[in-house]
Amino acid sequence: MLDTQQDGYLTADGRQIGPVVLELKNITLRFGGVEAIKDISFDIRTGEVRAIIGPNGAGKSSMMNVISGFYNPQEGDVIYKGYKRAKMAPYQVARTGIARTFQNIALFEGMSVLDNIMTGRMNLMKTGFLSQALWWGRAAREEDEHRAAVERIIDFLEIQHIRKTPVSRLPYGLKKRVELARALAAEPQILLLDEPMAGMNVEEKEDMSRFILDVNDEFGTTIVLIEHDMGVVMDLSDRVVVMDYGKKIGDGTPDEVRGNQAVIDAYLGVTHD
Ligand SMILES: Nc1ncnc2c1ncn2[C@@H]1O[C@H](COP(=O)(O)OP(=O)(O)OP(=O)(O)O)[C@@H](O)[C@H]1O
Repeated sequence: MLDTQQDGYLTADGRQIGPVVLELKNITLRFGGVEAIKDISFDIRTGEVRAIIGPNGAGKSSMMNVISGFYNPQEGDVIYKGYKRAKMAPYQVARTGIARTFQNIALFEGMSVLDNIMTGRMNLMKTGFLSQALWWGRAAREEDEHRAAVERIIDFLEIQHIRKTPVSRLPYGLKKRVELARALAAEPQILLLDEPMAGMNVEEKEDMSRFILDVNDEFGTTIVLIEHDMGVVMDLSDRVVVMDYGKKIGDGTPDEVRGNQAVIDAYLGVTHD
């Protein structure tokens, strides 16, 4: 078991995992009479790949939405970088360094790949419309910097050949990669990926897995992902939280979770009291 008090540790493959960056404390989220999340606590460490898994309707997306600020839980606290996070809108959360992708692709279909990725930098843009009009030089310089950053991401994710292509013309797997690129353009410290491989074939899944690990490695980005493909989850993740019917039923390394009887039961469909 991990000692959550220690500052960090080295993984078996030599990656440095840092201290806790985000902590969810006794989170309860209700939709009317439905308790989607029931008193769940867990933490996310700097630099790790943290998965949230569980059967359909377990509450995974709801939890992701709590982290991204889309939902405010009725009970519990989100502690980010040591401070309790106040209620805030998702765009404010994004400004604190948390970016996300969606379960269903949410790109601007009519716009080019390049322009879609550029929208990911909105939160980082300093010069607004007025200063662009009044102080063109500075705005132009800033625009150049944003374009250069976007080009680096395009190279990194190997999508140079489609940079001018409208998103609507891309196959599904590439759209998912463009979504990843747009989220990365925000230069997040924590990247939330909601089913990044859903609907992909084996080859596309392998590519996406490689890119996720490369992002984690190259930029030190902390990754939180929801994924149904167990092979992928166990390969990619440092630690896994398991949810079932809104409760946390497991939390640990892939090996620990694999051997957890409650987790095995949930996946085999054993009924609970
Ligand atoms: N906006 C909402 N309004 C009402 N109920 C909701 C809402 N969002 C989620 N729920 C309910 O909360 C529970 C958890 O849903 P959630 O989508 O978080 O699960 P999930 O684990 O992500 O499922 P899946 O794997 O199918 O995406 C479900 O019972 C769902 O019907």
